Amino acid sequence: MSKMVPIDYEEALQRILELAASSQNEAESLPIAQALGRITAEEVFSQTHVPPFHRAMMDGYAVTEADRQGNQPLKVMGRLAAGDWPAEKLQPGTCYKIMTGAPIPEGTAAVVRHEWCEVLEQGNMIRILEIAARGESIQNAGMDGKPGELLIPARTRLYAEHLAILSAFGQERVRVFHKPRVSILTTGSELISPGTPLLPGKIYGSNGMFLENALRADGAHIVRHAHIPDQREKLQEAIENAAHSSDWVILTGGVSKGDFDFVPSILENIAGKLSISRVLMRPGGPFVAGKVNQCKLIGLSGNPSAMYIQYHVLLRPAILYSQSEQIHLFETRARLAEDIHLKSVPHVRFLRSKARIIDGVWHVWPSEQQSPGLVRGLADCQAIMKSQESQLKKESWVNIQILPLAFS
Ligand SMILES: Nc1nc2c(c(=O)[nH]1)N[C@H]1C(S)=C(S)[C@@H](COP(=O)(O)OP(=O)(O)OC[C@H]3O[C@@H](n4cnc5c(N)ncnc54)[C@H](O)[C@@H]3O)O[C@H]1N2
Ligand code: MOO
Repeated sequence: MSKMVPIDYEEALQRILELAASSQNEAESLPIAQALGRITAEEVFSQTHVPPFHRAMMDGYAVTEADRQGNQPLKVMGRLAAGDWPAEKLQPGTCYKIMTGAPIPEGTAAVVRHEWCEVLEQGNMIRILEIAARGESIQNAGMDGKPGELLIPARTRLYAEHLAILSAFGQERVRVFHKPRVSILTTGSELISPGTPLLPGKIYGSNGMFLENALRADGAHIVRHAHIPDQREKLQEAIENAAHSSDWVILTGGVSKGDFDFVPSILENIAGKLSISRVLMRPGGPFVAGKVNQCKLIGLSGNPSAMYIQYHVLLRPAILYSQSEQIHLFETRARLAEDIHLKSVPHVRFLRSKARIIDGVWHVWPSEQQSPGLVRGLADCQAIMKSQESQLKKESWVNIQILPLAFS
């Protein structure tokens, strides 16, 4: 294989985003109930008035302009519930009993809430006890939106809130970008799954479980998740097959210098040329990326925490970018909560950290245990701290990336 030329982290990020850009833009129309987490491919405009009619915002009585000050007892002409439609115009000297959400009759100047009225003659008459302002407890048609108004910009990830808005505006379907199709291939003859007895020399794997769930939470469709033994031919065949039906093939393990680390040479073989063959960062330096046709081929480290850092600082931004979502990394400034003394390295470090806001300022505690082979500390990792320095004093300002919780 060609000589691996390590590149800076910033350069690697740029290159992987360039690879990701090639799969943007294919879109489909989906029923809104199936669109959670998808990204809008176009602006969504209102087709209608919401609410569609002027409506009561309190349970009470609809009264005319002449009567809202409460001069005389009013005759109750009838009762309007949400879902009814008032047939008659409201006349001075009369009122309608009205429920929250019901359309107000024509001629209504205010809805006087129940508590502000005295009920007379078994409910056939009322007296207003408090003067109601003009428009009191009335919501006008179109207050939430009118035809032609922008509801949701293009390139917005749809959360429950957006789907509620689309539903309220009567939109049955929405045009969204395709999910990136991702295959995950774990490698390593030492790996077994929970539920299998732990044999000598074997370990239970964790990277596949992390990647599948984190990628799903970040909008990917997992088309394949398989474990491939450390055999060059089998691995090459599995990668080529996966590349036919995927936008991304993501491997973990086998990317460094060992006798069974076949991933870089196979990816170079398939891609012709690698875009990234190693990154000057710690942890996570062993990282390879290339492309065959439109499929991105990514080799992540096998060490669980190195892979985790690579996911958050390189792969995740690219997966999001391929869905037209751009994230700005390491823009949060935080105060270091304690001194750090690390072995000096000539390149950037990413430290798994705890982080929280104290008096409006982010504070960050890099975990004591930064070994890339460990996994348990990930439960306590709220942020990644980026630093070129190996020695830093408490209270120094540093840049951090707050992490999403991969729940979905
Ligand atoms: N001579 C050199 N050796 C190493 C270098 C180097 O530059 N020169 N780099 C080191 C660094 S840094 C890292 S990171 C690792 C990367 O290793 P690989 O990506 O080749 O991964 P493996 O050797 O296959 O495994 C490393 C470690 O991780 C465990 N592993 C693998 N897959 C999983 C999984 N799915 N779940 C949990 N744990 C996994 C594996 O058992 C190993 O313990 O290389 C260093 N070596
Ligand atoms: O860069 Mo490796 O990721 O330290 O174990």
